[in-house]
Amino acid sequence: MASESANGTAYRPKVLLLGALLTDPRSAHTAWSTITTLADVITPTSTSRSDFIAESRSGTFDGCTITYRTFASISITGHIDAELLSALPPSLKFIVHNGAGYDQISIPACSERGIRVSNTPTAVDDATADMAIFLMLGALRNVAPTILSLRRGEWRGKVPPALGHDPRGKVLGILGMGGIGKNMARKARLAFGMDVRYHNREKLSEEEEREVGAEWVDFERLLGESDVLSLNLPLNANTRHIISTREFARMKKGVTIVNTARGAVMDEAALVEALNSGRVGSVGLDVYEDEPTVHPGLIENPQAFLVPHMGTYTVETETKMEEWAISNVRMAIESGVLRSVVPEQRER
Ligand SMILES: O=C(O)C(=O)CO
Repeated sequence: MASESANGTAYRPKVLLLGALLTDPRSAHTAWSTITTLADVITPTSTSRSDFIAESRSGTFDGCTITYRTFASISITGHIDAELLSALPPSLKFIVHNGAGYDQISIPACSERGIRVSNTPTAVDDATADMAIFLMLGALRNVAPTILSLRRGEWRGKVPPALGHDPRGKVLGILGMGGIGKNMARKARLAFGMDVRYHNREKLSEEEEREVGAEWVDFERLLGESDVLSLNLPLNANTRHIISTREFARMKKGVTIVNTARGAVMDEAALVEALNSGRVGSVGLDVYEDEPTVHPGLIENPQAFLVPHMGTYTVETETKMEEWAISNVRMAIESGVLRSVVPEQRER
């Protein structure tokens, strides 16, 4: 980008910062400090969507060409949709999202306005797959009620939980075979001796299937054959509630379901019913339909092993994600392009 304006004065790009940078001393502060030497960083004062829209309309963000945003910044702006974009300055050309899943951003609305969007793929794979394995083991082993009973001084509880299950020899069905799905497949097969099947719109190449060690099956077979079903697909209009009452009815009775993707890929009310009826035996969840609210039927259910969206919540992974996102900001400033444009906006 130009460093001098038409009248000869020095030009500094403006970056709108939505959400907080990591505070851990090992995090990406050095990378961010290079941004602050190259650009002016504008931080909103608003704490709600309506205030943010008003703040933007007042001209505070005028001239910003890049927005860096975190997943948590949704609490300030709400979804980045056509309404929000219409309030942002026309100068905005890039939205840099720190995260793999970008369902909080309407890509068609951004494309319509000529705004390019990036995310942080691959950086999240290891940590999210580790969390999926952790949730799978916790759900299979019925540990959720015992964590609470032990702390109540009741050891394994007044009524001890049913015996758990070992993963070895069980069928793990992976719905969505991107970086996280492949990472989980390798770990489940190599470390836990599971028989891994997957369903994905695009089949892996034979070579990759061999390396990952997973067999492609159609959606119905995946539902019917899995002892554990792991959801590893992005949330979009095609995948919202892809798992609901009809799908639960096709699963093995007592199936374990793991979700580290997005809550809304599964119909949460239908899941509660399926858990209550015993159709679903146990569930390990990192994500929820209406975060940070969790369905009371899940909170109350002893077969639900629950954590609050912590899939990437490690120093190493959050740092990797932040550094990746900052490198997108840097490329946008220096070259006017993004390092990792979302697939919908890639040239084919
Ligand atoms: O990167 C993402 O999309 C996350 O959800 C982080 O947990």
